Amino acid sequence: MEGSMEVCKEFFNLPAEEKEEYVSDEISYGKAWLYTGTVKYDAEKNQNWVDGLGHLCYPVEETINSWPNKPPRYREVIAEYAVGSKKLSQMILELIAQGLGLEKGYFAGKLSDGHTLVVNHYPKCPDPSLTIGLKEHHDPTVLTTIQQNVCGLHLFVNGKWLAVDPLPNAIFVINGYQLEVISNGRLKSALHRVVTNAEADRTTISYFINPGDGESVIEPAKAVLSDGNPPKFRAFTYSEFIKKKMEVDGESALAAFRL
Ligand SMILES: O=C(O)CCC(=O)C(=O)O
Ligand SMILES: [Fe+2]
Repeated sequence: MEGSMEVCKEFFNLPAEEKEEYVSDEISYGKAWLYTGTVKYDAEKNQNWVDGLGHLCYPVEETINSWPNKPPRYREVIAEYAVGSKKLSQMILELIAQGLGLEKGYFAGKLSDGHTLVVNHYPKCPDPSLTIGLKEHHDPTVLTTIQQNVCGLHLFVNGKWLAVDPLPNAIFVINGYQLEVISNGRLKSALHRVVTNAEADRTTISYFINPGDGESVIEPAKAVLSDGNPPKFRAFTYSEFIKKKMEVDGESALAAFRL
């Protein structure tokens, strides 16, 4: 874990000219994308105090050539991190399937074979009262894992923002919108945000688990439904969800599929 954090920090410490080739306002399959504020900078009213680097991660052998090759150890170290993150999320999803009473392997395969890694780099901010690192949001994922070692992440719990302070060698796990739908609302997706900090730069590594194929159907799992627990969401394809999410912000994306 430490090695992966190091190479991510090293990437953001490269001179601007060396990072420039990755700058893009499109999420792309052929090459890592680097952005500031948000991927679509011009389309946003308010910008986040963050620089982000994203790339696909699965399968590693097929995506690795799209990753940055600077610093020189980036690919080797992140390949190991991606393999570990995949294993961890598969294990967590298997336990979630068990807990929900779903068949073994419910999430394996199409529901979880799209993996994106995003490195969020929040430079220290002269006046944190004026900016937010990442505005409040739910992840449009099935599951997200986050590695962090500097404070900044907040979670909205019982009407209040709570700081999620880093623990050594811990990975923070967030339920995404798709898990909320599949569990028919039982596993709520977590509302979270990142605040800025005047003392230190903060770098985090998010690993997003999604359906790889936009045509994958997301719906409340049959096994969680009953006469007393009818479906709260209609079935939709993952690409339909992402399209809606781009049109409307936050909670209203999920609301569009609520029954
Ligand atoms: O940087 C963090 O702590 C959280 C990042 C996050 O929420 C995201 O990438 O969706
Ligand atoms: Fe997030």
